Amino acid sequence: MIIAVDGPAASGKGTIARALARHYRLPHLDTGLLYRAVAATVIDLELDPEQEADAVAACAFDEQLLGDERLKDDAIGKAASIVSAHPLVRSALLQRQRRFAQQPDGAVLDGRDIGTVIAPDADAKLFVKATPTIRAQRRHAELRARGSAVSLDKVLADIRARDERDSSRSMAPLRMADDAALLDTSFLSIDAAVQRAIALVEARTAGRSA
Ligand SMILES: Nc1ncnc2c1ncn2[C@@H]1O[C@H](COP(=O)(O)OP(=O)(O)OP(=O)(O)O)[C@@H](O)[C@H]1O
Ligand SMILES: Nc1ccn([C@@H]2O[C@H](COP(=O)(O)O)[C@@H](O)[C@H]2O)c(=O)n1
Repeated sequence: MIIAVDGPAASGKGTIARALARHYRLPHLDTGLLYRAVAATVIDLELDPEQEADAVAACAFDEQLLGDERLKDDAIGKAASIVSAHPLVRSALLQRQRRFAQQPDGAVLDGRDIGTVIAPDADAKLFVKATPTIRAQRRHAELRARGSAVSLDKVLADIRARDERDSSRSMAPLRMADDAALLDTSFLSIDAAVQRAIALVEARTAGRSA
């Protein structure tokens, strides 16, 4: 079974995707980490994330980076959103994500274009959303817990800018697939959101063989 989980920054899609992977005993890929690894490599090599050729060169990143806590930094998230808008960067990362999705038992992938581009035939697709203010509050709490002194206003402004960039790029913009189920987590606890996600997957896959 392939489960696609998409949505904007800090909507809770990663939390839900990890819980679904545990529940269905499937491998999980956070595809945002790939773009974050490209962004971190661009920064480390003192290249320019706005330049497509620079970003493409960074697609051959060191695999060990994927486990680096530094990838969670907001500055890396912002640079990831810049490099991910380059069509050649998306093409360079495409097959890796499709191969992950096509494992024998299936997989759970979360990102921005899983249901629309990476796995358009996924068995279940969720589009996770929450209001910008609630997403900013969640991300702010997370960053503060990691020692950052960033203000809530700055986090909210960054989230709005990232939404705009991710939704308006020419290739694979952030959008809900026509056949995705919408899950608004704004007023749901993590547990309630996960239970709702499982119910939506069950409803989508009822009657199908595994
Ligand atoms: N329903 C919820 N209620 C409260 N907090 C939540 C909820 N879902 C997720 N969170 C918290 O919000 C933060 C962002 O969640 P998460 O990392 O899952 O979002 P994301 O959409 O995957 O973000 P990103 O796009 O940046 O990877 C985390 O600190 C997480 O614990
Ligand atoms: N499938 C995806 C996943 C991510 N991106 C871009 O990467 C940025 C960081 O992603 P996070 O999920 O870790 O926040 C994000 O803002 C997107 O620009 C993408 O384009 N496609």
